[in-house]
Amino acid sequence: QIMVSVRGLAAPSSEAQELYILLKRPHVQALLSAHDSVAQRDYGPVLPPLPDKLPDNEEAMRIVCLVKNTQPLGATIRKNERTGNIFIARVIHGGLADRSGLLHPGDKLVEVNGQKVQGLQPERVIQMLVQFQGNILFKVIPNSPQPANRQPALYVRAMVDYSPLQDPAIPCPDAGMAFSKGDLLEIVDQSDIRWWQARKLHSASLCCGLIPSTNQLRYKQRELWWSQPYQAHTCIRPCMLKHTHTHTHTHKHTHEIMDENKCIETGDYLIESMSSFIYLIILLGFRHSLRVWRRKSYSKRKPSCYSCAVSSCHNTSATVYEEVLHYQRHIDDPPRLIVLIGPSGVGVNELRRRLIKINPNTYQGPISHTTRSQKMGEKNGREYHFVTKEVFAYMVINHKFLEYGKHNGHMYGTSLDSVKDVLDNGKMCVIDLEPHCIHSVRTKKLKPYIIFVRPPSPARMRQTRKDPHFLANSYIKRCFHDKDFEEIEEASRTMEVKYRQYFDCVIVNDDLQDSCMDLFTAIQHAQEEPQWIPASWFAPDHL
Ligand SMILES: Nc1ncnc2c1ncn2[C@@H]1O[C@H](COP(=O)(O)OP(=O)(O)OP(=O)(O)O)[C@@H](O)[C@H]1O
Repeated sequence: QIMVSVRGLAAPSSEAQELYILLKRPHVQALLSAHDSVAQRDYGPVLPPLPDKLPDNEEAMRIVCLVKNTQPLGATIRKNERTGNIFIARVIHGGLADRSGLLHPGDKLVEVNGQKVQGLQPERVIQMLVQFQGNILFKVIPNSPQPANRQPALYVRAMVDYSPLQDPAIPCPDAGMAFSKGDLLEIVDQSDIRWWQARKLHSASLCCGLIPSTNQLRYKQRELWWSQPYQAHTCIRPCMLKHTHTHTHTHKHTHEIMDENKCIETGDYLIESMSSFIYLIILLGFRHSLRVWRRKSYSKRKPSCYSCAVSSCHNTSATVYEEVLHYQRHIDDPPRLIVLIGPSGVGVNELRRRLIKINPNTYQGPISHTTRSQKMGEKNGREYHFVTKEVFAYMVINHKFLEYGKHNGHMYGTSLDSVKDVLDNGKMCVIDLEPHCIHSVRTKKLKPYIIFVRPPSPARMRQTRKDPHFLANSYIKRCFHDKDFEEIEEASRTMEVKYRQYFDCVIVNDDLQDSCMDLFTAIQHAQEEPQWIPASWFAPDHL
């Protein structure tokens, strides 16, 4: 048609002529012809005819025919115990029912394949749905009016672990979505104050799952039945949901039904079923870190506040979901602070030292403060800021340190100002930090990118760390022992369990050269690629 129109033009424009030439090409013609033949075919399932006898109040009745397949229906049902009526309780976003646009929360279910459901137990309805094959005809009385607009999605990072199968409060465990600390979630429905609908970002599944709302999770946290730091996951209720064909859990006049393979929720029943000095060049800001006294403090199991700035010791356990936004660093923005975290001995300092040594014009560490006396050849402000005990104590009281601690009777600390000095010089500041001090750097100004350095298996540690030049650290001049590797692995596991929600990236320090490359790539990624960061880092300064 277009070609005919163009041909009929007395003086076609150059654009019209170009369009004509494009459309005339054989491969475009073939593509259009293929499209037409596909478009003419009807690929939809053959639906049964409508029932002959429609009720008088047919206006109010909707007949919905869904074809059972391997996908879950994505709806739940609930029974009104007083009237015996069965209602659609919840429609899961992205599920079959949602995409059909024909079933909505509050719709009254009248019949399923000609069988009346009023008065039946939701479990029975679910059983019927499981048994039926092929087309399933629902008669529903629609609930009106339907809300027109959906809420805008909210993006959050999970700060706790959650397993619906271990949650006795969830209205329908089969419709629940498990998540772990650090997972990025897109919350698409918050209409229920207790149970939200969400999907995991970067997940292949379009279908949402039920997750507890912030209030519900906080309430659960008070029960202390999941997410216990340093403890194995415990649950106050034994997991009893395995292959229950029907399962009843009474929750305010509602019931749930589930089947291994199916998911329709009913009145909160899920009807599913469809399916250093050595160097001539001084590496500015590099010292053998504060990690030695940290190791001591580990072994003595000092309270964490001993080795961190006062400001970092606030309690953040109340945050169960942290709102995040997509952030692309502008070229004029200061570089994000790069924070390395890892168990003592894993190689955090080695990686940091190599990175700074390879490119001292780009990367730098902050200059630490110390109360120890200046040695021959040292310069104030180069190796350390040498300060008196009184000045150090004043800085501690005024929250000047991101972290601080004691080693061999002297105080050492990394100040916020020394980090800012590096950033203000236009360099990328790379620091290592104890995980319990993470909160001291999680600020709008620093926008830290946190890299966890994980050890490889003890066997690989044994292989890669056997070179006698690789000493446990420069203060303890000895080779690694097997026990060291076990301790490093154990400390790593403990850190991950407690803090992995804060890690933007994990590097396994196996082969040293590969790890340096991974670190370099991760830092580039942090500075140049869009990232999900806490929404609070976008808040205006006065807030
Ligand atoms: N991938 C690796 N392969 C071999 N040796 C390594 C590797 N990474 C680090 N090392 C060596 O392991 C030892 C410990 O590394 P490093 O001092 O960086 O550990 P750390 O994590 O900073 O802990 P600490 O603060 O207790 O020293 C060093 O001798 C270092 O050269």
